[in-house]
Amino acid sequence: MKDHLQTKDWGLGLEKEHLIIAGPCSAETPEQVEKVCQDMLAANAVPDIFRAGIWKPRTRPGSFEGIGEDGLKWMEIVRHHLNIPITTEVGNTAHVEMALKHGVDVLWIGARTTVNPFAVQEIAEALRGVDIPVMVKNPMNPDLELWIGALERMHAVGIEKLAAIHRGFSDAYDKKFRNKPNWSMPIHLKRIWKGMQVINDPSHIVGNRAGILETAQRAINFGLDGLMIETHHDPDNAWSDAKQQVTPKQLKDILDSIDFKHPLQTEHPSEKLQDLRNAVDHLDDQLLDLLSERFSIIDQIGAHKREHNLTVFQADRWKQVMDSRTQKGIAKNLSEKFMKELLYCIHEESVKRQEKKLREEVPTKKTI
Ligand SMILES: C=C(O[C@@H]1C=C(C(=O)O)C=C[C@H]1O)C(=O)O
Repeated sequence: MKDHLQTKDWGLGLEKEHLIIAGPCSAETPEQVEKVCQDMLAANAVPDIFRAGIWKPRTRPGSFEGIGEDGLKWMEIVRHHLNIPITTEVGNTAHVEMALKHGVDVLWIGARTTVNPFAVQEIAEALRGVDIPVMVKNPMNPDLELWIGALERMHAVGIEKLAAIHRGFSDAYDKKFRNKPNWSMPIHLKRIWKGMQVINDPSHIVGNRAGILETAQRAINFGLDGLMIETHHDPDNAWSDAKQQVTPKQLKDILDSIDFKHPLQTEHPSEKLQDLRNAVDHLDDQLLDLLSERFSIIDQIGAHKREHNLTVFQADRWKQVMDSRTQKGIAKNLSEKFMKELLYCIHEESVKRQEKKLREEVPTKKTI
C-alpha cells in the first residue's frame, strides 16, 4: 500500500503510542467549550487532540445540526487553555474552506461521507496541495473497500498524513451496539494497508457511556492505535449524543482503567513464544494435509456423481455433516459461529470442485 505519514510525523507533537482524542460531540457555546477545557485540566484528562463537531450530519432534520462557523472561532479558547491540536469533521468543500481558514489542525471525514465516493472526491479536491492530516472514519456499512477507497482518494491528492477511525457499522438487527464493531474490519485494514493507524471510537460504537470502557479495552487488546472519546462537562444536558458522552473526570477514570497493550517487537520474540509459534506451524501443516485429503475424496465422490447422473448438492447429507460437526466442534470448545462459518466455507469449495468434475469429463456416449 502507499506510503503515508503516521501521527508521530504529523508535526503536531503526537509521539505517544496510543493517541487519545477527546472533546464534546458538538461545540455548543463558548462557555461550554471553555468549561470542557477547564474540567479536562482539573481532572488531569487533557487529550492529545481536542475534538468538537461543528457541522453535525443528523439522521433526521430538526435535531441540533451543529453551530457552524462560529464554533470554529471558539477553538481559540481550546488553544488558549490546552494548547493541543484541534480536529473537526468536514462533510463538504465549504466546511473544508472554513476549517482551513480557522486553522483547524486535523480534519476528519465522517461515516456518512465515507460511503459516498463523490463527496469524498470533492473534499479531496478541495484539499489538493494542502498540508493537513486527515482521519477517515469507516463507512456506515461494513465495506472495507469503501473505507480504503476514501483513504486512497485523500492520498491521491497529496494528503500523506493519514489515519483511520473505527466508529462501528450500522446494523438493523443488532441492537446491542449503536454501531456494531465488526472488529475484523479495522484489523483487515491494518493488515492490508501496512502502518495505517486506526483510532477506535467507542462512544459511537456503544452509544451509551456505561459500555465505553469495555469496548475501548477490546480495541486496545486487538491492537488499535488510540481512542476517540466524546467528552462534555455536563453530558446529560449536551445538545447532541447526550447518552454517550462522559465527563472529563470519567474520561480520566476510563483511561486509568485501560490496560494498554503494546505491539510485539517481531524481531525478538521470546523463546516461549517462538516454541508456541513452532507448534502452530506444525499443526497448520497437518490441517492443510487433512484438508487436501478431504478434497481429494470429495473429488472422487464428484466422479461417482458424474457417472451416476447425481446432483452435486445433497441437502440431507449436508445437513447431517453440518449438524454433527457443529456439535462435535462445540464439544471441543470451538464456537458455534466459527464451526458454521468453517463448514460453509468447506462445503462451498466441495460443491464447486464437484461441479467442475461434472463439467470437465463428460462421459463419451456413442451418439452415432
Ligand atoms: C461430498 C458430497 O457432496 C456435497 C458436499 C458435502 C461435504 O463437503 O461434506 C456434503 C454434501 C454435498 O452437498 C456428498 O454428497 O457426500
